[in-house]
Amino acid sequence: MRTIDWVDGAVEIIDQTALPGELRVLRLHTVGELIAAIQSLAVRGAPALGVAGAFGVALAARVHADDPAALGVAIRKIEEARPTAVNLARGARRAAARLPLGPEAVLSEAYAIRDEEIAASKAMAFRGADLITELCGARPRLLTHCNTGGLAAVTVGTALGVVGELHRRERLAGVIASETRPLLQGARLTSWELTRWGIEHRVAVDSAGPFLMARGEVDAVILGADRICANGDVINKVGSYSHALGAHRAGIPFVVVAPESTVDVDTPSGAHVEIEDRGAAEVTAWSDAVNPAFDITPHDLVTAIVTDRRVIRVDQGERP
Ligand SMILES: CSC[C@@H](O)[C@@H](O)C(=O)COP(=O)(O)O
Repeated sequence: MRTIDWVDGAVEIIDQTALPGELRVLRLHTVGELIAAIQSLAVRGAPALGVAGAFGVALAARVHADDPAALGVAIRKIEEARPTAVNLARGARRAAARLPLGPEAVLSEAYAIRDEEIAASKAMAFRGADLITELCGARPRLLTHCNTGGLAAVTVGTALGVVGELHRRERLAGVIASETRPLLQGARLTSWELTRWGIEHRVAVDSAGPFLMARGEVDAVILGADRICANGDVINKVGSYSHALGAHRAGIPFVVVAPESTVDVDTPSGAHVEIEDRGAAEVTAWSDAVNPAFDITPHDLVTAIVTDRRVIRVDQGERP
């Protein structure tokens, strides 16, 4: 099953706001509907956002074929729908570069981005599983954060794809999914995907992660990224940094799995990245709140970055 695709002239997505209660497919016919789906996290996760950006430009190219000004505005709105994952603007720009060749060329480019993400997920699953086995030995116990499965990509996923591959190789002793406050991508989405894949797992509250590592119950942390900077800083769902600190203190690997489409060597470090502020409403019950959606894990806390083409041993001085 694909999280996002182009079907009969519209973008179809699995509505991730409805999971795990309901597996619902949304058909998006307009750029406005697509942007609303991105901003509500109906479609989310860096690789899926890259594909959404490209399909969004394909939608815009059809609707505004005779109005270049309106087309430009629509493309900019897509690029800016969420600021942190580099894939969104990158996917939109890549598709937009084909506009001079017509709407069908734009759609072909969007299909290419979709297919590259599918291939990248498969490559990362193998490369990452090899690395985890090398670093941790047979049958490690892993902790993951947010959702990095097929829902966040097109199929398979990034870090969760590695978990799936280790399970397939019978080289996995256990998985803890960190629940990922406030929108519960771990408790809702990762748990749903692991259950579908037949992988036993437990959910932990986010703040328990570092303690579980300190108590020797985790052999490695494995998670994804929304942007990887030139110096190796990793931007990912808020809470990742705490897990990196916990892993550092416990002396266990902290491994980041992301496609090359998430590596942004034009951004020197995490300090240059806009961290999305999703506002207080997702958090407030009894008081006002601050709600950064992502955080920055400094490169000196990262063991390795696994992409579809390479393993970057950040701990040994390698950089993207
Ligand atoms: C393969 S997805 C990697 C990241 O995009 C993921 O960990 C993440 O932080 C997603 O955040 P989200 O706000 O749910 O889009």
